[in-house]
Amino acid sequence: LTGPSAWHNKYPVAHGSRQSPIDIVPHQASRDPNLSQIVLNYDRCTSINISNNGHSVVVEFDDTDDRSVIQGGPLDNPYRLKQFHFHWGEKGCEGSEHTVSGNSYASELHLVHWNAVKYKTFDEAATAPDGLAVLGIFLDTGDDHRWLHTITDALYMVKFKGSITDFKDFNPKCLLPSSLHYWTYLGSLTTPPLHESVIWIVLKDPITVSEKQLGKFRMLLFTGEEEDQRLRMENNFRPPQPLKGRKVRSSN
Ligand SMILES: CC[C@H](C)CCC(=O)Nc1ccc(S(N)(=O)=O)cc1
Ligand SMILES: [Zn+2]
Repeated sequence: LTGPSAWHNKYPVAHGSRQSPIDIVPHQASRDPNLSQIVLNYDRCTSINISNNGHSVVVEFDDTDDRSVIQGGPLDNPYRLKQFHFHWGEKGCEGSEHTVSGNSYASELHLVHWNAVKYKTFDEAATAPDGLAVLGIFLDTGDDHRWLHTITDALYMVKFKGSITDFKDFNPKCLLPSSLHYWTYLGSLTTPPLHESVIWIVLKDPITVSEKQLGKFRMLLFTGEEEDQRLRMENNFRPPQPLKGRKVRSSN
C-alpha cells in the first residue's frame, strides 16, 4: 500500500488542516477586491534540465537570483521560480489534482516558486507556512498545444525514474492561458512530505493540449531502467482533500 491513502502512516500531516489539492466550488469562493492581479516576470528565466523523479517529469530553473518571479495577488513578496511539473491520469476524464465543482481536467501543471526574501533556501521555505507559491494551470484535451511539443519531444530522454537531461532556454510563459484570473487558498504540497507551506494560485482558464501530446506523458515510467517491472507513469494525482473551514478567494 503506497498510494495517497497510505501517506498518513509516514506523514501524519496528511490529515492536517490545510492539505491540497481541494475541490474548488466557484460560487462559494469569495471575490476579494483587495486581491490584485498576479504578475509573472519570466522573461529572463533560465531552464536547466528536465528529469523523471519517479513521481512526475520536472523542469528545473536557475533560482540563484530573482530572474524569474511571480508576485502580486495574495503574495506579500516576489517568489522565485524553482521548477515546474505535471500531474495526469490514464484517460482524458481525470488527471488534475484540483477539481472544479467536482469536475477533473485531464492534467494539471504546477509552477513551484519559493519566498527567497524571507528564507535562505528552497528547503527552508518548503517547511514555512508562507514559504512556497504554486501556480496551478489546468490542461484540457482538444487541439495540439503549439509549444508543448518542446517538452513532449524531450520525454523519451527521461523515460526511466532517475533520468535527467539538459533542457535549456524553455520559458514557461508559453504555457499560460489567455486570462490570469485565479482562485487562491492556503494549502500544502500534494505529494510527501505534504508540507503545509503552499500559497496556491489556481488559474480559472485551462490551456488546451491534444490527446496525442498527453499520451506522450503516459509513456514515462515510475520505475528505473534497472528494475524488471515497468510501471507506466499515470494517475500521479492526489484526490481532493477536506477544506476544513478554509476560504477560497477569487480574483476579479
Ligand atoms: C523539502 C524539500 C521539498 C519538499 C522536496 C522536493 C519538492 O519540491 N517537492 C514538491 C514540490 C511541489 C509539489 S506540488 N505537487 O506542486 O504540491 C509537491 C512536492
Ligand atoms: Zn504538483
